[in-house]
Amino acid sequence: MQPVGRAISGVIRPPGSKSLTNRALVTAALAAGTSELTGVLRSRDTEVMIDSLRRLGISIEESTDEHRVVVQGCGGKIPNARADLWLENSGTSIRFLAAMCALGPGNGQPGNYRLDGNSRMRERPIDDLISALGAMGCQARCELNSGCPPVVIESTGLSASKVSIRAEKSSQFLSALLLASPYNQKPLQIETIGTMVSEPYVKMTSGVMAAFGVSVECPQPGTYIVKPATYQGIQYDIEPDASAASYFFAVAAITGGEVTVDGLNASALQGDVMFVKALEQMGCEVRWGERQITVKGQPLKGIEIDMNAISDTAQTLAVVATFAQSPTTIRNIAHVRHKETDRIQAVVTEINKLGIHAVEFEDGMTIHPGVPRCSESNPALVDTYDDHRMAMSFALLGLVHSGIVIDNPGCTSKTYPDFFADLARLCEESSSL
Ligand SMILES: O=C(O)C1=C[C@@H](OP(=O)(O)O)[C@@H](O)[C@H](O)C1
Ligand SMILES: C=C(OP(=O)(O)O)C(=O)O
Repeated sequence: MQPVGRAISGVIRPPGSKSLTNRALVTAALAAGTSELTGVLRSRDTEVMIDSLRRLGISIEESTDEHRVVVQGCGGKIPNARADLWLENSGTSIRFLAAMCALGPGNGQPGNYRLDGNSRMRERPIDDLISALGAMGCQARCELNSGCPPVVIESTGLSASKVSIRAEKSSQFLSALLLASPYNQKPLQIETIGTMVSEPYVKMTSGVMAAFGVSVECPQPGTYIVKPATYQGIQYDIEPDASAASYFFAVAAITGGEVTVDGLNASALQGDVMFVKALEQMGCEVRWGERQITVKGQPLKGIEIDMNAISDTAQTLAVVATFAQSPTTIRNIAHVRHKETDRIQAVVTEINKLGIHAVEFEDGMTIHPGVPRCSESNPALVDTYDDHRMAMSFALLGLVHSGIVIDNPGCTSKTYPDFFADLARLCEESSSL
């Protein structure tokens, strides 16, 4: 990375949301009729989803605009009775597809599906979802009895009136059940046990379901009711990715510039748009427009913040916190230890390696302000742990400080293959303003 040495200002539109793309692909695949999805994210996490849906027999046509796909829905009956699916390290894909596979082929014959991923995926929990699917009438198991993938699902369909699910390690378990639930043969009441994490993603799930014509009732917190229904194929446009937007808002915050992210606003389905509130608390100026959000950097002060709801942006905030005038404490994010890597440990290790001080505790971290001990002649290699968000957030340090080298920058391909090109373009365009 080469430091830019000035305030960065400009406008950027990140690619489509990973979370919305993978939800829309599943609902479109389960719908009756054809759906046209636009603004689709093309990245490893969405490629493994598209490839797996095709293996299940769903037709997905691509067009000259790679961000537009046309999906022929199966009406809730999975065309192929057997499939072996590879989900790499995509949490949304493996969890949403496990629930989808539990619907089976819908012809009275059992479907048989195996879902697996890379070595890190084999360490990421899925047992709370597998137990719930088992309780709904299918044979679902973790093949290695590890509580993690690979998973095997044998099912003739789901028929339950009530099920409980734990979403303490990941909200994706509940989202997965909700996405499949219209094709459960009875009205289904889902109860969450324990404290749910990443709550805005569940609202996002019901938002996408509503767009495809199915409503989720929530009579009280932790209870969800879905009646038998069929998603209807539609034209659906996907918002730009709000988690990806956090890196560009952070550029404004740490360089004292002004960055506008196009395509997002306060009514976005993605909870991560609220990252800008954290920057506001640190002293930045935030302007919410009808179709864009702008952050203007100002001198930063450290804050105490609960990031449970927006934990994909915790690494971004941790890096921004190194530029503040006082320490920042991020709390209530123990669940990020189950993501692409143990993100609390990874962030604290890398910040300390750079000679800045960070302290890890069970459900969070404290970041002290500081300047990395590296220079052009004495560079520091930042390990990224095959975590796209480590690469994208630590790249911010390299915009300001000399000698920051990001190891394996290609790992951003999980959700944002063009991240470094887009960041460079924002910086270049800023210099010509
Ligand atoms: O449902 C989703 O689209 C997601 C939910 C979150 O996971 P957890 O619920 O595991 O925190 C988030 O970290 C992930 O990137 C996407
Ligand atoms: C945690 C993430 O992804 P997933 O759980 O979908 O693999 C992420 O994108 O930060």
